[in-house]
Amino acid sequence: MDDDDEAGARVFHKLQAMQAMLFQSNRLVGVPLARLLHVCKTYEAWKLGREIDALLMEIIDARRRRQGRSGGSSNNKDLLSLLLAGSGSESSEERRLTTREVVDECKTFFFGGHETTALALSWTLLMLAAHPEWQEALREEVLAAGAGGEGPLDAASLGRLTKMGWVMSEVLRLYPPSPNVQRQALEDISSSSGAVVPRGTNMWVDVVAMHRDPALWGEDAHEFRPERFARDPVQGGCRQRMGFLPFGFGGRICVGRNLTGMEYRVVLAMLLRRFRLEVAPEYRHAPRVMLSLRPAAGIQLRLTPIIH
Ligand code: HEM
Repeated sequence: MDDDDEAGARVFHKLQAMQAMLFQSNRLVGVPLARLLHVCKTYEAWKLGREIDALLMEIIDARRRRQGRSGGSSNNKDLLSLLLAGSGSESSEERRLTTREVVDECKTFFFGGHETTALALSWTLLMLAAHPEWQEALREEVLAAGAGGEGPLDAASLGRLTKMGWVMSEVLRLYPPSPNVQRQALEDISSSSGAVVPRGTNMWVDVVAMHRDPALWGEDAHEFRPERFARDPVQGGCRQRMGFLPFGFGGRICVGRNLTGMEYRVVLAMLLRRFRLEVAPEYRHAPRVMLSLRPAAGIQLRLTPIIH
C-alpha cells in the first residue's frame, strides 16, 4: 500500500461516516429551518467535510510534488493525474480546474464510484447463490469466453460475457445501489395533466418502486429473471421508456457506467471460476435504503473452492 492508498483508505472511512450522517438528515432536505433543528449534526458534518477536504488536499499536493520532481513526465495515468493535467494556473486563459474543483471531483468519484459497484456485486453474489442455474450458466460462459484461466482477463474475453450483462441489469433493477435520483425544478413546470411543480421544488424519483412496479414490468416484477434482458437488452421489456434508471438519466447520467460494467465482469469472472456460492442458513434478507440500497444485516454466503 503506498501513501496515496493509505490516505485514500482514510477518505473512504470518513466518507462512510459522512454517509451515515447524511442519511439521518436527508429526509429533511429542503424543509425550512431543518438546519437549525440539527445544529449539532450540521456542525459534525461540516467538521467531517473539512477533514475529508484536508485528506484529499494531502493526496493532491503529494501527487503534484511527485509530478514536479519528475518534470511533469509522470507515468501515472490515473484519473487524478488527468484531473491535475487539467488544473493548475488559474490565471491561464484556458478554462482550467481550480484546486477546489479537483477536490470536489475527487469527492464525487470517491462517493459515486466505490460503494455502488461493490453493492452491485454483493447483491449479485446473493442472487447467484439463490439461483444456482444462473450461477452455473455464468460459470460456463466465463470458461467458454476464455476468461476461465488463471491469466489476466482481457477486453475481448470480457466482451463475450453476454449473460453476465443480463444478470447485472437484472440485479440493478431489483437492487439499484442508487435507489433514487434527485432533481430540482429550475423554473415552474406544468405537466400535461395541468399540475404545476413550482420553481425550487426538490424531486426524488423512487427508482426502487419504479423498478418493481408490476404495471411496468408485469406480474413477475419482483422475481429474478435475467432473461428479460435477453429479449430487450436496454430496457428489459419495461413498458415505460424511462422506467429503468439504475444510472439516472439525461445530462447527469452516471459517467462511470461503462467502467462499472468492466469492474463488475472482472471481479465476478474471477470469483465464479474459483468458488461455488450458496446462501448460508443464517442469512437474513434486509435490504434497506441508507442513501444507497444496502443489505442491513450483511450477506452471509458459503464459498466452496472449485478444484480445476
Ligand atoms: C453500479 C454502479 C453505479 C451505479 C448504480 C451508479 C449510479 C449513479 C446514479 C444514479 C447517478 C446520478 C445520475 C443522475 O442524477 O441522473 C450517478 C452519477 C455519477 N456517477 Fe455513478 N453509478 C455507479 C458507478 C459509478 C462509478 C464506477 C463511477 C466512477 C468511477 C461513478 C461516477 C459517477 C459520477 C462522477 C456521477 C455524477 C455525474 C454528474 O453529475 O454529471 N459511478 N451514478
